[in-house]
Amino acid sequence: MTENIPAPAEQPVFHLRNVRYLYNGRQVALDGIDLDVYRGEQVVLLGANGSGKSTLLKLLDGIYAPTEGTMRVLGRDIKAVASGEGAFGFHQEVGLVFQDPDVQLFSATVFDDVAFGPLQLGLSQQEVEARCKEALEQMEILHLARRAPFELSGGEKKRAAIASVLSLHPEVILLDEPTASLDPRTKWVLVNLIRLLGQAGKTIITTTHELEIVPIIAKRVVVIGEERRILADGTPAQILRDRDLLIRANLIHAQLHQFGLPREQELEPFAPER
Ligand SMILES: Nc1ncnc2c1ncn2[C@@H]1O[C@H](COP(=O)(O)OP(=O)(O)OP(=O)(O)O)[C@@H](O)[C@H]1O
Repeated sequence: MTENIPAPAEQPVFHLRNVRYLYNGRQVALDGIDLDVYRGEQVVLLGANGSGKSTLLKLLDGIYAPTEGTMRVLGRDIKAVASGEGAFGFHQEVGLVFQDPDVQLFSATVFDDVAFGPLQLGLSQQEVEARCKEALEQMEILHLARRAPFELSGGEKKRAAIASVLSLHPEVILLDEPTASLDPRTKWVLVNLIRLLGQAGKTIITTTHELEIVPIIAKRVVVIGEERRILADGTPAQILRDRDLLIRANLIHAQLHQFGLPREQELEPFAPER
């Protein structure tokens, strides 16, 4: 009577319990992190400079293994992935856009960087070219395809780095301050793309300092405090309306109104028309 057997509980994509990460064995970057992220969730990580957001994304991407605690990603022990075991398959499913695009761009041309991932997957030349064209068009940099990455502006490099992850078609996308250094038009193109990828069912975790984009790209917000622990976990409305929390986490300045911004408008997201 299979219908009486309860369905197994859905496994989270990311499962972290009491995770601690120390740089050089002494510099605490994350402490006591408990977090479950499920398939199809879109999460924003908020926190002040140095609160551990980038470190957390690097843990989720299997670049680092936790110093203490347990962590499973897509059902795998992250320590095994970080040591290289099954890393190839893992990185087909999980793609990280680094905060610094120079870390990510290493080929002679932008096209080669965007093609690198799909070529590693063993796709046909035709499929590789189709994926590259799509990713370059999504980031509006098709015209830069033959340029050397080191010749690009900061924002152009950022767009190339994002395209190099999009071309992999990962199910899980980790974005470290993706809109930083983008001009306003390109920023909203990317925000809309993240929104559409989320609607298509991708699991997306984004760090940002731009509160106005949070309600558009996420349904859940996790705030990391300066103690490198999770301070709050809730909906964008719950988090963004909690002025005391935002001040405590150094996400807004208590005296913001002194610069002439009316208090009631401080956190009003100005979403583009949908
Ligand atoms: N390679 C490193 N070696 C030693 N300490 C590091 C290293 N990278 C980061 N840290 C430290 O770890 C802590 C967390 O840094 P992390 O880069 O994760 O913060 P963040 O929240 O992403 O900050 P930001 O908003 O400035 O990008 C900080 O105290 C930082 O100084």
